[in-house]
Amino acid sequence: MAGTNPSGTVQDVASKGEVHERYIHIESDRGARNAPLMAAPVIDIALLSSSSKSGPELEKLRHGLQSWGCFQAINHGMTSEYLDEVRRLTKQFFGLSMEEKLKYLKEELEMEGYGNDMILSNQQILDWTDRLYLTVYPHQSRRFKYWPTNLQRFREVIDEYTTNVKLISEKIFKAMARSLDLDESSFLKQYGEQIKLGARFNFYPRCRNPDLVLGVKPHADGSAITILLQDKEVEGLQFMKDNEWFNASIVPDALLVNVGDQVEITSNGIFKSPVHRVLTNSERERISLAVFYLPDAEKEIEPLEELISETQPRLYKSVKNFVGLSFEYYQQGQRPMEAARI
Ligand SMILES: O=C(O)CCC(=O)C(=O)O
Ligand SMILES: [Fe+2]
Repeated sequence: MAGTNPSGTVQDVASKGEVHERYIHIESDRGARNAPLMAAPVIDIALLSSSSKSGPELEKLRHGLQSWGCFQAINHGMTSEYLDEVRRLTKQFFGLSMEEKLKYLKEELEMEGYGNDMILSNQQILDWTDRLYLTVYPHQSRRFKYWPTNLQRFREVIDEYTTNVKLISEKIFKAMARSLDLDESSFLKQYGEQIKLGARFNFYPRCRNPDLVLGVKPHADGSAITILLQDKEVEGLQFMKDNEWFNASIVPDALLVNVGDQVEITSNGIFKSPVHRVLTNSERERISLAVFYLPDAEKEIEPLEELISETQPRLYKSVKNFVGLSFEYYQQGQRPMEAARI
């Protein structure tokens, strides 16, 4: 089968047994399972909403985003049962018959819909994951032909969940600004009124060769921030810090918040957009739901004036439509941030 593309979704490929060569990573890129646990902070985000400019929680936030680029958000207002329902709906979607799921199949070069990796080059090593990607905000951008109709409560629950995630994100942007002694609307103003939210439901089938194959290859997110609901039981996500991989912890009922490239640019490199990847597992399948907060594609994203000084020179150019740019870089295994760097 040398040189051919594996057809169908990863679920299909997995059910056939053999792992196709297009999924096999070179040795240096393969995953080390026994990585140490990451030490990103757990932050009570209810304590971030006060208008005060200091406080231990705000300090923890700043430190967490400067070092790890991520944190576990607790006390976000959603109950454990509610998050379980979001996870259950995600599993139920991927558990539908292939015939049913194919009704939501994405177009070849489109983001939105159900499918596997978008194949942009012959050299691209494929990710062992199937996804359902939906634009969930603004409402008029929703393309309901991709929204599963025969899962009871899917629309209602995902609508409510993503509305909550939007509010939580905005609260975090304000706290980020305050933690840097800036006006609290500094980040939000730059991202504009026409922001978008994209929801990516990820499914990682069991894989016979977990040592050779990655669920998602190393990348940083092109978003401003990403709010991730992890699988409650199955680990797999890893973050890189100082050139070393760490396993993301599973904190029951926490949302894992990570900085994306656009916050790194706005903060002039103070907050880090962390490189992360997902390992595969031979015993258990895994799900996750990533919600990407995407600035208005028409707005210029650039380091905030107040964060540029003689001791802190400007690190990034102004960029527009960063997500469009970043996708191509990602599939070639490069970091789009390199294009933005001065
Ligand atoms: O599945 C995960 O835990 C993370 C997925 C991810 O990094 C992404 O969708 O960008
Ligand atoms: Fe990611």
